[in-house]
Amino acid sequence: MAKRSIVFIINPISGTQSKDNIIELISQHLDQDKFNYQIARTEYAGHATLLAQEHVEKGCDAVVAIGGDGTVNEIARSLVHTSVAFGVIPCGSGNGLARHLRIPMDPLGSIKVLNRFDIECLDYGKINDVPFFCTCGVGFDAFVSSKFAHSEKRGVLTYLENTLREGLKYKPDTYEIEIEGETSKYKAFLIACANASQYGNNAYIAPHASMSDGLMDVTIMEPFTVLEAPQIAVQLFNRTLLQNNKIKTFRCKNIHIHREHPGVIHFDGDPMSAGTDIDVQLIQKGLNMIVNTQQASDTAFGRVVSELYDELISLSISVRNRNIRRIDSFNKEVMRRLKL
Ligand SMILES: Nc1ncnc2c1ncn2[C@@H]1O[C@H](COP(=O)(O)OP(=O)(O)OP(=O)(O)O)[C@@H](O)[C@H]1O
Repeated sequence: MAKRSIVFIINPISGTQSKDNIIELISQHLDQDKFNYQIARTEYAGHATLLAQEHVEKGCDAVVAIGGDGTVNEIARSLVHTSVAFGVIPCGSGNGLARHLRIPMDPLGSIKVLNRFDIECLDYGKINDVPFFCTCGVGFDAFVSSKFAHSEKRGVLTYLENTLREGLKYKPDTYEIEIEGETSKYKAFLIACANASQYGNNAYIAPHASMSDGLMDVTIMEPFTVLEAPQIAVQLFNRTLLQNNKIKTFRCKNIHIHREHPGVIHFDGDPMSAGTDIDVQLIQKGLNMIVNTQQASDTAFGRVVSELYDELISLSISVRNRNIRRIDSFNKEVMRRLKL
């Protein structure tokens, strides 16, 4: 049988991991009886889309992202509705798509997934005609993505730092949502439209989302106080968010969101400006993905977050013991204690 050709596209600025080590592992462990490969590096934001398109036109069999969800998005949008397969060696800060699909976080494990070359045709979505593969949305998550985009540091801690710092000050907006001709109004902290279940780092914003059901899971998070935030954070990470009474959720193929003011939206964690009207649609079976058929779970980050939760609970108890009642004082105390 003729060898398949794989193009690896590396985003050198994604995550915090060294990419040289991954190149070495590819040369040692990619099954070279089955595959020829070449490596390309992005030189600027958006370059991965052009590189992937170029290689699709040249007739490659697969393109593999070495990066995070931004790189995944840039490459996968050039592969939708083609016969070219898409793979991931997760190397970003959040790796939402790879985690949802249980692609191992260690490069050697993800190379073994590529060697097996098991393909499944998966759904993707579009927000205002921009493709997304994991999640998109409006509200606080979009706002944080715009803060993170301007941050020079990447990685999990930068996300957490931005989320905590901004979450304590963020003012929820009012949204009109139209699904299949019916309109409802919500005041919301965020509205997430999910093809995959998580934002990344095992933060499950739509714990039951599937990339092969032809539907997106919409999660509306209503405003909450800072005292309720730790519970929401824990439920986000232990996949029980839907038990929270501040969460409304439903499934659909298309949604129209109207908001009072223009502002930022996000697609797979990357921010974009948009007007007051936003359309999100789910497109069934558009991406041939190299999937992991021998799945293992990844709970390390969940443990880190439980520790952070314990810290926040003890902080809130000590603050309450000193009779600080007002929420904004409490918020300021949390920010001071976390040195934000
Ligand atoms: N050579 C480059 N120089 C500067 N920016 C780049 C370059 N290549 C890609 N980018 C941009 O880097 C951004 C971040 O990449 P990516 O999302 O893959 O990593 P991450 O943010 O660390 O991970 P995650 O999205 O999983 O949290 C992308 O939006 C992409 O457009």
